[in-house]
Amino acid sequence: MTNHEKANIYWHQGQIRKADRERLSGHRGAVLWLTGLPASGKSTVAVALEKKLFDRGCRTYILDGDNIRHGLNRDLGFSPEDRTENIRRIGEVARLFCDCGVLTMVAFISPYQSDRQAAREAAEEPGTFIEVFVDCPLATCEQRDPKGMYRRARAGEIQGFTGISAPYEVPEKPEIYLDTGINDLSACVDTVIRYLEMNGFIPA
Ligand SMILES: Nc1ncnc2c1ncn2[C@@H]1O[C@H](COP(=O)(O)OS(=O)(=O)O)[C@@H](OP(=O)(O)O)[C@H]1O
Ligand SMILES: Nc1ncnc2c1ncn2[C@@H]1O[C@H](COP(=O)(O)OP(=O)(O)O)[C@@H](O)[C@H]1O
Repeated sequence: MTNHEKANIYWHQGQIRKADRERLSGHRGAVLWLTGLPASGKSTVAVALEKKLFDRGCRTYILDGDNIRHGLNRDLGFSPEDRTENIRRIGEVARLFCDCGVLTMVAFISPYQSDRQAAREAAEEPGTFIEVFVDCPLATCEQRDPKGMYRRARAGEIQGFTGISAPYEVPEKPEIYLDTGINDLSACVDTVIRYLEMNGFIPA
């Protein structure tokens, strides 16, 4: 007997499955998990990627840390425990979107390898969790600083800021590697599109 059965919680199976929804959409569902330092380019890549996929007729959605922390995760801060819970919840939400057959872009720092691994394991179907390491040297991120967060972190106004006073664990084997310090935005987006085409997520 599983723990859920012991707690009298059961699973209800619907008649429509992920594959049925994907047939309707004409492409597969996936979680594109963009991880990287603040200002590495996660949101910028996600937005440009979504536009390109949407213009090709794909069903898409972006789950962005900044936005989700205004609602679903408004109760969470930036302690290691809160970041873990942040990623756990969003891993579950991403799994649901993926099950809908949607190409789901997740743009969270997600600094801990174990949290990203848990999100990968939450994605039901093997291969549908695509880790995208949005890499960029810290010095370049700091120079970009679109929200002025690094400046405030250096001034001691923000404690435990990722890259300055909190860790970022680099992905060991991401499915996709983007170097936004060297490659421009359209090259980064094309790299992801090519991956999706070559792995049968979207028609070539
Ligand atoms: N202490 C601290 N550390 C890191 N980031 C901070 C912090 N405080 C606020 N912010 C702002 O919150 C954005 C990151 O939220 P995430 O949900 O992606 O973070 S995490 O995955 O839980 O680590 C992040 O946005 P991005 O720059 O888009 O990554 C910051 O603007
Ligand atoms: N190749 C690139 N990809 C993504 N962003 C880039 C790139 N080159 C420069 N940038 C700039 O870097 C900044 C990244 O900010 P943002 O997307 O908010 O990062 P994050 O979501 O990781 O915090 C933006 O000002 C963007 O215009």
